[in-house]
Amino acid sequence: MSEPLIRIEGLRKSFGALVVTDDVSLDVAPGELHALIGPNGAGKTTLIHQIAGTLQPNAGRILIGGVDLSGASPAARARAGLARTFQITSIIPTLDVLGNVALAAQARSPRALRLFGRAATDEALNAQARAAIAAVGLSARAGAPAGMLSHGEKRVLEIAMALAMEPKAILLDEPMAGVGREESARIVELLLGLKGRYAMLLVEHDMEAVFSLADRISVLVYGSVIATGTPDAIRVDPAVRAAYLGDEAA
Ligand SMILES: Nc1ncnc2c1ncn2[C@@H]1O[C@H](COP(=O)(O)OP(=O)(O)OP(=O)(O)O)[C@@H](O)[C@H]1O
Repeated sequence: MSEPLIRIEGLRKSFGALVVTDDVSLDVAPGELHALIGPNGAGKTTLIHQIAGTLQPNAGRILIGGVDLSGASPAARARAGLARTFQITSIIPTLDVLGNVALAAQARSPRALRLFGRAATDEALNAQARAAIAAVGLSARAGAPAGMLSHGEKRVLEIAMALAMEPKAILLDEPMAGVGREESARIVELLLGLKGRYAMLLVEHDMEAVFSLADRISVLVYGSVIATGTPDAIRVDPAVRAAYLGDEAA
């Protein structure tokens, strides 16, 4: 297997006496969609925060593209090629879709672009933003205020904002949360189209989506990875069925 784009080794995070991620190791290969599932409170979001750099682990290492970025800032990780989907709360509702995505693009490379002056900077950012909006199929909505989008479209906008950072790896934190069936199917299609081009770590409760999208699945229970494998292997894994999936995967 080629060098993983994301590799985490022995990540441990506790809040007081509560150990939330306990010696977690996993990796995401180039182009792979690796899903992280587990019951509420298992530590999935806490793990995503540690990989993105918004939360410091107590122990363990995080490598992006083979480089140890364990102590690096979120901005440094973004420059190394790691994006995470922005939460809807980071969308500016009065700004149009293009403006929101251009802002995300700016977060990745402000210094390099500023050298070329304001007009060239805006043009370059807008071009980057337009490409990302086209990639997610939102071009027809580029001029709409983001606050006017449906809930599902906002989730798609979050993905466009991540793509505008021209990443190698993307952390997707529950992209289908609160989304209806039809829009969920649209997001599945979108992620299928991105597979192979980005290393993606997907946290998601929608098991139908996870099992149809993932190349590999890791199952987190009480902060520990109890199994990693293909969807077929995870579906029949006795430990996983006992601890989490139960009859759901039958
Ligand atoms: N800042 C914090 N301080 C104290 N405890 C925290 C903090 N953040 C998370 N926790 C606790 O850590 C545990 C794991 O939370 P986390 O949000 O990572 O789980 P999760 O697997 O993402 O859950 P869900 O599927 O419900 O989103 C929970 O018991 C939570 O209450």
